[in-house]
Amino acid sequence: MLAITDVAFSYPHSKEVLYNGLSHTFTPGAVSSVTGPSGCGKSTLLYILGLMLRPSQGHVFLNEIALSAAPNLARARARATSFGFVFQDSALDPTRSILDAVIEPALYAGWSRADAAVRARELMDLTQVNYRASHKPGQISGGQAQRVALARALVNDPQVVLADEPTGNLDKANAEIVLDIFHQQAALGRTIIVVTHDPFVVANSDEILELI
Ligand SMILES: Nc1ncnc2c1ncn2[C@@H]1O[C@H](COP(=O)(O)OP(=O)(O)OP(=O)(O)O)[C@@H](O)[C@H]1O
Repeated sequence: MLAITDVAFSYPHSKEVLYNGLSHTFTPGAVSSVTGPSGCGKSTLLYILGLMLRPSQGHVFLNEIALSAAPNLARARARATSFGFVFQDSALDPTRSILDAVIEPALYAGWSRADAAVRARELMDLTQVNYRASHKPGQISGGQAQRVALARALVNDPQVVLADEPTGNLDKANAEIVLDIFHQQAALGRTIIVVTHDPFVVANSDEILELI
């Protein structure tokens, strides 16, 4: 279970305080939307949840362990094994094949290449990009790249998926595919957290965390 208690955050050299004591528990098995006005700290919250930033105040708990206070190595290990990340700009390495891009996070999490490749192929089937496996990111469309990013985010069987505007650049058909996959993955017990401005995503979430 992923939870935050009494979290506040300020970037270094900034006087702006985000959240001011936010507490929330993200329900496993649910797709949660994080919404709110531009600049309220939605993306920053994903970085805090995903252990890329430490909160200035309060804690982030994963399975009741306060990872906000854990040493960097423990945080890096948890990030590699328990989280999957999807960003709006899928930012895939242009020099490597799509299959390699999907496999990579599982290798960081300690999987063998053979196991990672089997899992990657399953997910590329699910996200309908298997037929592009040997292509480079420059040779596929934006919608396909986002579905590759989704397969990549799921390859290490993460407990938590963190997605920042995953449908921001997608047409309705691709947005529906992504959202369907989020719900399928939530049904497996994963915690899916989506930062979004997209009313379609908000309307089709199980839970909404509105920041102000
Ligand atoms: N690296 C940084 N250093 C200093 N301030 C930052 C940094 N990144 C973001 N901020 C500021 O922190 C606040 C929250 O930013 P964040 O990107 O989390 O907001 P957001 O709600 O995701 O915005 P949007 O909806 O426009 O993407 C903003 O005021 C932003 O200008």
